[in-house]
This record gives sequence, structure tokens and C-alpha cells, in this order.
Amino acid sequence: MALVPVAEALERLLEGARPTGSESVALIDAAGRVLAEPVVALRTQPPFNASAMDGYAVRAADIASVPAQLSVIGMAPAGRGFDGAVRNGQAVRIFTGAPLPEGADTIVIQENVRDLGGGVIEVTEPTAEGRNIRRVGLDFTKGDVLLEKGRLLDPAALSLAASANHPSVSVVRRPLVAIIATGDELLPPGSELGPDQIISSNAYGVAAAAQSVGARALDLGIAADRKEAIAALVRQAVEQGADVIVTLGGASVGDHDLIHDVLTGEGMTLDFWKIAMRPGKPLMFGRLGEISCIGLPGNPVASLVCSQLFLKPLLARLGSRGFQQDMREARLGTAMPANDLRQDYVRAVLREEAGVLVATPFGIQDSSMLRMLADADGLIVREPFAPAAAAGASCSVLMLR
Ligand SMILES: Nc1nc2c(c(=O)[nH]1)N[C@H]1C(S)=C(S)[C@@H](COP(=O)(O)OP(=O)(O)OC[C@H]3O[C@@H](n4cnc5c(N)ncnc54)[C@H](O)[C@@H]3O)O[C@H]1N2
Ligand code: MOO
Repeated sequence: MALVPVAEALERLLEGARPTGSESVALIDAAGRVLAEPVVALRTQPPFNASAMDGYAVRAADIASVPAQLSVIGMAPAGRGFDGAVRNGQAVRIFTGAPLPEGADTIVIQENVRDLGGGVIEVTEPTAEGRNIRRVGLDFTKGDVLLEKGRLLDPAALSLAASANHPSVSVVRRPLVAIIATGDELLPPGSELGPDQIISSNAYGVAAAAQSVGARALDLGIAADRKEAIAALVRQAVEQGADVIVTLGGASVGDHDLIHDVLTGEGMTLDFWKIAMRPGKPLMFGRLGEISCIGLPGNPVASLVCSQLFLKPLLARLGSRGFQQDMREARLGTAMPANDLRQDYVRAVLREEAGVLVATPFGIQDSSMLRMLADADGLIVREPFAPAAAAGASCSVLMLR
């Protein structure tokens, strides 16, 4: 089977991906979620002409020339308006957020007033008519569409929805990705290892990649290299309502590479298997009913690079989020040889030199080497059959952090 080009693989993976449904979530739990329906104002804010300052509600005509003396006839704190009207020569003590009393048209801030005692004040500075008043509906009016469908609920959006009197919002359900590691050699972190065993590491990075685009990760643990063991975990994933099943390892062509057989046995229709990419050649993709199945290669770097390139865009699409790889142009720090038929993602460190980004690849690129991935700032992307490139040549970098 010919290797599928990276761009085509991504296209096929995203093709049938339909956004997950919606659910209602209390505002306090809705941070970072995506709106499934617009938020419409259920009320007008402010609902009345309100004082924007602490001071005195007056009639502008009374303070046309200052100093001007006024008698204070009452008080209006926020939440309890003055029950009466301000007439010529009168003022009401008022606080920020309180309704403007009838008859008053201006707020004089208290810094510009002297208290003469006996309920009399002297306004010492001129104040233009209408100053320091927030008009009814200044922020929004009942019926206004305040937040569009698809909006990410950031702090401002959440407070606005609350102000519009919504205790909860309709948001896109977070896609659930079930993660199944496979391999007789694997044990979870913290284990006592036997002589032929290693630690299962991939699930943690894959889960983090999923969570970074708003998905939930369900770690189903490690299946031994037996069809029944893997099938049992695949069935668990289906029962738990996974939107995506990710398997780790067993995707290549060895005698113990069982994933393909198990998934098709459970009803998966294979879309593609093996792509023109390094690392990540054995990537597998298919559909089991509505569930997207991604078989990630076992080599740790391959599984994480494929998560960045394929899993994250898929989960973002399912969760109705925008997602774009952060691509930058850079100069090569060292020469690179001509590339073969696989699109290459080369771990590199980046530094800035006189305003130019310089990308220097690590000398060894074995796809088992996680430490070098953790040390890399980005991946130099080399097109299939790219010719040899000299140091200083322009290159394209996928930023990792
Ligand atoms: N004859 C061929 N051999 C291999 C090919 C090939 O095309 N022809 N492809 C190579 C490439 S590329 C990769 S990548 C690997 C991927 O193979 P699998 O997906 O079948 O992975 P495994 O064989 O199960 O494991 C490979 C390697 O990764 C380790 N591993 C697996 N799972 C985990 C995990 N959850 N955490 C940490 N490490 C894991 C496993 O122990 C192996 O060392 O195949 C090449 N071979
Ligand atoms: O995916 Mo493999 O690790 O290309 O080397």
C-alpha cells in the first residue's frame, strides 16, 4: 500500500468528524468551554439610570454658578433608591450604582463638595449637566445577542453571561478520548521493572495533548499483546461513550502488531494505515460507527508528534474549537541532507539571532528519545524529497512551545 501524504491523511481524518452534542453547564464550571448556543440578554444593564460615582445627585441648573449651597434631603445607596424627587436647591447623597433620583440630572462627586453641617452642602466646582451618570442599557439591552455560538468562555464572557442573568449555559460536550496502551513489555510509572520491561509513557503525553484542546482523556491502562486483552479494552472504550479511541503501539508490521485485526474485528472500517511521515509512519485511522479510531505508533516520539499533527486537530473539530499549528519561518543552524519520500519532523532547538529565528536540529533523531523531544522548541518540517539545504537556508518550523 502506498504511503498516504500527511496533508491527505489529516483531511481524511477530519472529513467525517462531526461536533459532539451539547450540554448545560453551571457558569462556575463553564470556564474554557465552547458555547453551543448564543447567549441572549435576559435583562437590561444597567436597568435604570445609575450613579457612576459617590457624591450628590443634583439639578445642573442649581450649580450653574459655584459655590452653590444645597440642602440634602435624603440618601440613595446602591440597592435602595431614594423614594422621592429632587427639587430646586436640593441634593440627595448618592453612592456608585444607586438609581438616579427623580428630578436630578447630574452627579457631583463628593470631592467637589464641602459639608457645611446641618444638612447643607456647598458645591465648590462646576459639573456639566449629565456627568457621572450611567444611562439605562449602557452595557446591554434585554434581547441583545451578547455572545455568539462557538465563543470560548473566557473570564469576560462568563461574567457577561452571569450579568445577563444566565445561571448556566449550553456548551459543546467535551469529546472523550479513550487511550489504550498495548505491549507485554509495559508497566505503569512507579513499577518495579523486570529485566525486559520498560515504563509505559505515551498515554500521559497523549492525554495532555487531548486536554490541551478541551477534550477529556480516559486512560484505560495497558493491554497485553493478546487480541482478547486489547479487544476487552476497546469494548470498554465503546461502553464508556468514547468519541475517539487511541491505541498506542502495535500499529506496525511485527508479529505482535495486533491493533488492526482487533479493531476491524470489533467493526472498524479502516480508512488509512501508514503515512509518508517520519516519525509516525505506521499511523492507522478508521471508524467504528461514530467513533474515530487512531492507532498511534508505539515509539514515544512518533506517538506524540502524531498527537500534535492529527489527534489535536480532530479533537478540536469534535469540540467545535479553532485549531491551527503554530508555524514559523526560520533559518537552519546547520546543513541538512536531502530528504526521502517521508515528510520529516525534525526535533530542533530555536534561538533568535538579530531578530531572525535560527533552528538547529539535534544530531540524532531516534523516535524513542523522549528527552530530546522535551528539549526541542520546535520541529523543522522537511517536505518529501526536499533537496539538501545549507546552513542559513530558510526552513519551516512547527512550534512546540
Ligand atoms: N519492519 C519494520 N519494523 C518497523 C517499522 C516498519 O515499517 N517495518 N516501523 C517502525 C516504526 S516507524 C515505528 S514508529 C515502530 C512502531 O511500531 P508499533 O506501533 O507497532 O509499536 P510497538 O512495536 O508496539 O512499539 C514500538 C516501540 O515503542 C515502545 N512503546 C510502545 N508503546 C509504548 C508506550 N505506551 N509507552 C512507551 N513506549 C512504548 C515499545 O516498547 C517499542 O520499543 O515500529 C518500527 N518497526
Ligand atoms: O514512527 Mo517511527 O517512530 O517513524 O520511527
